[in-house]
Amino acid sequence: MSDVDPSKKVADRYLRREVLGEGTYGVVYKAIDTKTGQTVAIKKIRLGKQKEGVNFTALREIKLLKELKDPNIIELTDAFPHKGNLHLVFEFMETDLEAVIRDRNIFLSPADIKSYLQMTLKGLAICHKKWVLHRDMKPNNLLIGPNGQLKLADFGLARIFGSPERRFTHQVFARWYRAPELLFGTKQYGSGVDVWAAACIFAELLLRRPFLQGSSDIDQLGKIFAAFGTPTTSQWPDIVYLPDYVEYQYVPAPPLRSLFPMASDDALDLLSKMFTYDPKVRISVQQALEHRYFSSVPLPTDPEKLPRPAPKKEPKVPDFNPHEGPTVLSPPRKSRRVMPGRDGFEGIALQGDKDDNNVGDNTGKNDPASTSIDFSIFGLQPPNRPTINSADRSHLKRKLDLEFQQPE
Ligand SMILES: Nc1ncnc2c1ncn2[C@@H]1O[C@H](COP(=O)(O)OP(=O)(O)OP(=O)(O)O)[C@@H](O)[C@H]1O
Repeated sequence: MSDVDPSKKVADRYLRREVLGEGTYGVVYKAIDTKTGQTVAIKKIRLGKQKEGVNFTALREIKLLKELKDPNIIELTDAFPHKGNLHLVFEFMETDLEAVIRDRNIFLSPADIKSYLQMTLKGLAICHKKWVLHRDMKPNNLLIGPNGQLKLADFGLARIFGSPERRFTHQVFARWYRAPELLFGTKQYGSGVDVWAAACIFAELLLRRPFLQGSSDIDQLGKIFAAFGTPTTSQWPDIVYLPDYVEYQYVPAPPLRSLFPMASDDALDLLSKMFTYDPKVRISVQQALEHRYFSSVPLPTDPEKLPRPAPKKEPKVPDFNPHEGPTVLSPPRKSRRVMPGRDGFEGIALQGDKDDNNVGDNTGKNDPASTSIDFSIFGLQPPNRPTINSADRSHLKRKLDLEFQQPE
């Protein structure tokens, strides 16, 4: 047993460094895990004014993500509440696929493209096996580590925190990866939405630019129809039952080869199966991985040999020594971000709390989340004030056991 006071475990654990960026769910910081000396990325998710903090469904999902360990899925190493925010701690990744695709100094060979797509599909396959959908696949959610391994990030967050609303200009690009059934307003969708998005990423790797760049949902459908022809009821019988379905003027499909002149026949065959209109007929991720595209020459490049952007220059900060006290750095400039009011997560998120260099003091003070979460039963970092009584706990545990057995 460790002689460290468990209530201080989180308190002194993460030392915040610079802001890495901001996404749909909040700001992401680089930080040092003082326990291991490792660099980590911490996603700070504002819980809004919800008195009860994170709901149990969210916790169950977070536990599920924590258990999803795979070389092609970003590892969630820790989760804890702090000052009304939920902090998710991930392994730190150097770059992402969007940076690779946009970097004009990088030449991507057919074998490199195959390797990046294979890693994407391998990560997706594991998640689909565990009944988790991504729902927000795009190149900047595919992170790349120092050994060239591509890992899926932001998995399951849509289900935990609600589907991202694309109110902010930096998020509208996600539309380009949306499957037609989503654009037609379906509420009942499955793993096919991730296959469609993966196909868009495959196309983007081939073209080195986003393939279907719609400026609105209608325009997105227009771009899809222009590429693959207007779907007919013989191709997609259920299309007429979709909530936002309206009949479009028929346009025929141009030959796929004319859109991807440089792609191999195998690549085009896989692409057309991933871009199948009817989600019931669309190839699954597992079937895609078994497609001859991956076993024919050229074989996928070894991840370590994949071209990647030159590493960004690190800001000058003293090296961290786990045996010395943490060096306190200035917090980043305070910035504000309006969070969409949905699924109970609302309000204005303040980023860069003034006294927040050490992330997670674990005192539970001013921390609405810590009043309601028993993290310990989920195998996460415990807050120091669990308030679930034992009757609630066993009821909840029974409920979770049941839910785990029933894929949604
Ligand atoms: N594990 C990580 N390692 C290194 N950088 C990360 C990590 N996770 C996220 N980032 C960076 O933090 C920034 C914000 O990421 P986040 O995933 O929150 O949003 P996003 O992917 O940019 O947008 P969206 O939320 O709309 O998908 C991005 O620049 C991203 O590259």
